[in-house]
Amino acid sequence: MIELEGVRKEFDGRSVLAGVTGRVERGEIFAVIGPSGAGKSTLLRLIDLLDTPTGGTIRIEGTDIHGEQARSLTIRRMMGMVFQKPAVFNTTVAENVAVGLRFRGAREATIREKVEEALEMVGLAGYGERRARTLSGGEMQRVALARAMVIEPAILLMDEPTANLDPVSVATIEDLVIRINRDLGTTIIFSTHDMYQGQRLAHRIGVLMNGLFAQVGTPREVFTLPGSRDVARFVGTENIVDGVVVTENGTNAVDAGGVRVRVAAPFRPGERVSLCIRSEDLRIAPAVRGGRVFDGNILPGTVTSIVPRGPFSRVTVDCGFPLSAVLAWKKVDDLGLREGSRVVVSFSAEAAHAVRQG
Ligand SMILES: Nc1ncnc2c1ncn2[C@@H]1O[C@H](COP(=O)(O)OP(=O)(O)OP(=O)(O)O)[C@@H](O)[C@H]1O
Repeated sequence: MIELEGVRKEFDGRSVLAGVTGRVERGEIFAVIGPSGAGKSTLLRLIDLLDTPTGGTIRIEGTDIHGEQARSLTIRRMMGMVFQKPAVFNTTVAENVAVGLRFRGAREATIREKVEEALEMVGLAGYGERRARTLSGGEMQRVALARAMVIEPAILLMDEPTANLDPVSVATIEDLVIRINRDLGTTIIFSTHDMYQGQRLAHRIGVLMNGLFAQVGTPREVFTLPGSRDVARFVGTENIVDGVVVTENGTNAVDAGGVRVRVAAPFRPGERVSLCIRSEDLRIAPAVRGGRVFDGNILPGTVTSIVPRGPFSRVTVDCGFPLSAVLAWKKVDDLGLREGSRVVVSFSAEAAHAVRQG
């Protein structure tokens, strides 16, 4: 468990974190969202011991991590960190991943085996001998993730891990985050500008504003019951940028294969679309007020994966048509969707732009 108590950080006398208090439970995925400059990176760097707080304490499993140096070193070994810019060394992929193990003095055979496992996990099996810097941004970020995970950290910290990536790479990293948490039980704290990413991945979200957590809660709480006007404004205004479309399955909704949801958006061939679907029949969250509903031609589309996550489920769709799409759920029972259910659809900023153009 990670406990933050009155954590403060000043730079040259200017307060960035003004007393952040909260806790992240073991095995939890916790998203830190907030406007640019709110101090998200600063907070993660303090937890990762890359910087020291001006005041307050951060405890991991009861130990003040900035307290005793010796203990901090042990604590440091519990953590892996992935940064916003995929930072890789100018060596092979395998050497990049091996760094933490070498630092720990692991044997060569162990290093080889673990590096291979880690590369397999991030979908880069066979990439070991490639020069890391020749990879794409998304691949480099997966190398960084493999490097963080190869030491089997109890806690994975990710600072805007998908900020510079294309939509397909974003989806890949998001799938990995969910799998790592589910399969390995790793506690994950990540920061993001993209509140829908918080909604898609996190068990709980902390909204960092004006140097404090303005609200900490489940995605459902933060999006449907914003704790203050500031939070409401924050979760309510960014949705247009993220291109949320709200629709409802209507008259032609149900067929033998499951519920069909009519969604109209100019998806591009091969584009990955993420749908955040409430498992229950809920009212539209305030977060989608700015969305637009389009009613257009209907073409079939195929859902390729469904990942239940808290009150939301993530459905990935490869869409081959530039027009409207019908998205059919094969495993509709998993989602508890039924006729008349509402869904919230979010997709890449590029597609959102196209939607806004009409
Ligand atoms: N080493 C530093 N020296 C001086 N000021 C800093 C330093 N690091 C961060 N800051 C300042 O602290 C504030 C918070 O920065 P931080 O990067 O933590 O915000 P953020 O929420 O992660 O922003 P973004 O979403 O834009 O990445 C900013 O005003 C930044 O300029």
